[in-house]
Amino acid sequence: MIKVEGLTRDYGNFVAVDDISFTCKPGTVTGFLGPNGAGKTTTMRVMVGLTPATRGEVTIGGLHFHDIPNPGRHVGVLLDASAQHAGRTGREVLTLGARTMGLPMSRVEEMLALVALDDTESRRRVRNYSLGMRQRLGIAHALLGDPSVLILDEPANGLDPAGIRWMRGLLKGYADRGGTVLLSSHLLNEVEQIADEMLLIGRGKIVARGTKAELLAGAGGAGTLVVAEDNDRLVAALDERGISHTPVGLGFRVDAQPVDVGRLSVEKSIVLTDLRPVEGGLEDLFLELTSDTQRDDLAHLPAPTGAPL
Ligand SMILES: Nc1ncnc2c1ncn2[C@@H]1O[C@H](COP(=O)(O)OP(=O)(O)OP(=O)(O)O)[C@@H](O)[C@H]1O
Repeated sequence: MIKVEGLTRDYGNFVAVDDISFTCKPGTVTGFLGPNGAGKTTTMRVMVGLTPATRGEVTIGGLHFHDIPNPGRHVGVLLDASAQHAGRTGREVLTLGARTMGLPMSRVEEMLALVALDDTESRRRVRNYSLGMRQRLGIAHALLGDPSVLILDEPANGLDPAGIRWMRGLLKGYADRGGTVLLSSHLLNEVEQIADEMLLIGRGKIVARGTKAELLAGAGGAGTLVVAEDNDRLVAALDERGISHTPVGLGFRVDAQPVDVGRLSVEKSIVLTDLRPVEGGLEDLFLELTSDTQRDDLAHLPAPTGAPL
């Protein structure tokens, strides 16, 4: 169990992480989501004792990270896959890790096989690894000591689509066996498929949390698309209930949950020919909740000035 309580990290006048609290439970994958610079890495660095907290604390299994004996046997950490010694081979990195943790050398072979780094690749220096290979080595290193908690910062970074799917399966299986996983990403679709719980962070603050369903429900959903056999009667019924609606395609986008629109149509005996939630709800919600921290506004991008080729 990871417990974060009132965690704040200031850099001078700048508050990188602002009074956040959450727990990550055994048997679950928690997705830590937020745009660039939201405070995810800073939070994870504090968790593993690399950055001191300004206020608040983090405990893992009831202990501060630096009080955990032989921490690699309990907490697997991957913060920066490129932070390994570039002159060592992947095999050497894992061998040193295994020696430090007092593990049998067979563990190195097991981990290399798990992350699909073959014999030739494992004997190559890390400086010659692709980003995806570094990420695989980082995951192998995090899992080396068979820990019960995993803290992974953007582990899917650099993995190809098959690699991302492989990692999802790996982490899901790990959590199903009772492990605790905290996994950061700035990409919603990377985590929404495996995260049991999601934490959305923007400008150092947690702006939303819960399961995918809870997040959507908490935001009132993204609305409903509905088409009736007789749209005029549907409009009259919606107006009577004070439910706002805008024309879309053959029907309307309605500011209510599908179940409520369905109930209304049954009450008023209005035949519906289409009823569905507005798609892309979670993505919209994510962008909306973190909108003041987004950097990308293409509207002001000037047209290219170079002569057309
Ligand atoms: N040592 C530091 N000194 C000053 N500011 C820092 C320091 N470390 C982090 N920050 C700032 O804190 C904020 C949060 O950074 P952090 O790396 O935690 O974001 P992040 O959510 O992990 O972003 P990304 O998705 O881009 O990795 C950023 O504005 C960053 O510039």
